[in-house]
Amino acid sequence: MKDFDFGIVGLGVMGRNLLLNMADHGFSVAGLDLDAEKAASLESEADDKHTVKGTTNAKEFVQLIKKPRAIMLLVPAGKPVDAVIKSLLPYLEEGDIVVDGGNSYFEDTNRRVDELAAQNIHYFGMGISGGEKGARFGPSMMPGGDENSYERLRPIFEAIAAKVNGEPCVTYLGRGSAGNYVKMVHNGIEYAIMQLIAETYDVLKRGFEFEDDELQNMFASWNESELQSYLIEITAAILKKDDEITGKRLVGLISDTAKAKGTGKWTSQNAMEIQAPVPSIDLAVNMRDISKYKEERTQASKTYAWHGDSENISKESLMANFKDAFYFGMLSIYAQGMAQLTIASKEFDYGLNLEEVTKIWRGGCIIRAAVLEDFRKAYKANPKLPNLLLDENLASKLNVHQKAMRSVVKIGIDKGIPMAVYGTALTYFDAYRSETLPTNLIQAQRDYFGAHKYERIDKEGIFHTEWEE
Ligand SMILES: NC(=O)C1=CN([C@@H]2O[C@H](COP(=O)(O)OP(=O)(O)OC[C@H]3O[C@@H](n4cnc5c(N)ncnc54)[C@H](OP(=O)(O)O)[C@@H]3O)[C@@H](O)[C@H]2O)C=CC1
Ligand SMILES: O=C(CO)[C@H](O)[C@H](O)COP(=O)(O)O
Repeated sequence: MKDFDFGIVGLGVMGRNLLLNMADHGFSVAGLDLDAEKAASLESEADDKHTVKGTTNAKEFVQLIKKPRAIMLLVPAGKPVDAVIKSLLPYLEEGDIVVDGGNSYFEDTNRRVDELAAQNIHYFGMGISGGEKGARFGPSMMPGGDENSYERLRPIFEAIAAKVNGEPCVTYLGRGSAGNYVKMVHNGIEYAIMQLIAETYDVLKRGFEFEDDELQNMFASWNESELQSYLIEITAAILKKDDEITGKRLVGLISDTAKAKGTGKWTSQNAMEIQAPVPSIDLAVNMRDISKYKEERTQASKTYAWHGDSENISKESLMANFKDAFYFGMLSIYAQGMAQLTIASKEFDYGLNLEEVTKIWRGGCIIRAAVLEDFRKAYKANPKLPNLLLDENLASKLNVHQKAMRSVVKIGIDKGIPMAVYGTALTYFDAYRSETLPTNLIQAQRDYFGAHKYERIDKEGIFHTEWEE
């Protein structure tokens, strides 16, 4: 058969599952992969009712798709994306649409949009989240760029997206590389919340000898509360999984050296670039980096043994405090990420609507959580809200949980167990709610050693002082 509705390049975790998801919804889909086995196995994975075809030949692939063509790339970010574009380009025609569904760096997307536009081929970036299961049964998708191209493909994307209250978790987000940028920040938030969960696990296990079963029960009960979220849900599931060989809990047998593909680092790097402070995301990236120095950490653990202790506190009180503190930390992290999106939208002229962003993050994606509905309401009430911390409804909750947050951070300090994201989540909050900061002194120091000048609070103008007597 010819005239397939859609084509997907890269039949790995995301591509294969998204293709089968499209087929489930009645679309005929062709797949291209360099690996003949992946291309061949596709047809056996879909049942008889679905029209799918896999190939390793770029020309055959392009010719299978009806014109104007719609093709999505789901290959690793960076050079593979450019290689795939190069391999398809000789067969593509004016009006065809190429969608990059991977975690591409937003600046790469800007470049590719221009390169393909020169040949009248529409290119746009659309971040996709939900991992393997999300891709198969309903992801959250974050398209940006050429709105007319998105409109052409909207029926397919709305059909395959996760649904919340019947609404699809996909909508056009904004100009240029908005789709990849929003997905990048989604991942930055993902890094920080994962680290927040890991710190909770670490302090309670290492500092207070909680068993995995106790932690599993705690996270499972959190998932029935205002903390309900996908990352808490999978943490509870992870903590009860036994290793098939040893019978021990699998999580305890996994190396504590973290890997990363780059989106968290890019979020931090660009946040610095546009002066959007996201300290919890920065520290989440740093903690993965520190985890890599296992040998040095082992050596230092002997040099700096610390037996400090915190005051006696029952496990029940600890869990109650951590629950409130976690809520506080999670809100601070989202506030940082959303503020970065607000600043980036101005900087890059994306025209983002943050109510829409929070709406499509309520389902399908890795950072889906009950609190997203509160964020959506906050942006609906005030589309120009500069920071979630200024929303009155959220502020009343943060005020209730503030005390628990402070007590939990103190526990980490007393015990000598790193609580980087808890700490920065609180510091961000404290800095944001400080009418005065000691930056007057920093300005004076800069002027002292470098004649960098300063402004005054009591009169207009730029000043310099000869500081040395
Ligand atoms: N896994 C996840 O949970 C998520 C991933 N993403 C992003 O989606 C993209 C794809 O990720 P994922 O599916 O996990 O990656 P995988 O590595 O599982 O799959 C990528 C596929 O692309 C194929 N490929 C690479 N180069 C080419 C080429 N030139 N032509 C045709 N096929 C090619 C690979 O083939 P081969 O193996 O033979 O090299 C592989 O089958 C990435 O950008 C990733 O960051 C986004 C959200 C979630
Ligand atoms: O995009 C994703 C989830 O949203 C991918 O799973 C991504 O690979 C996660 O990032 P990292 O590999 O750096 O932990």
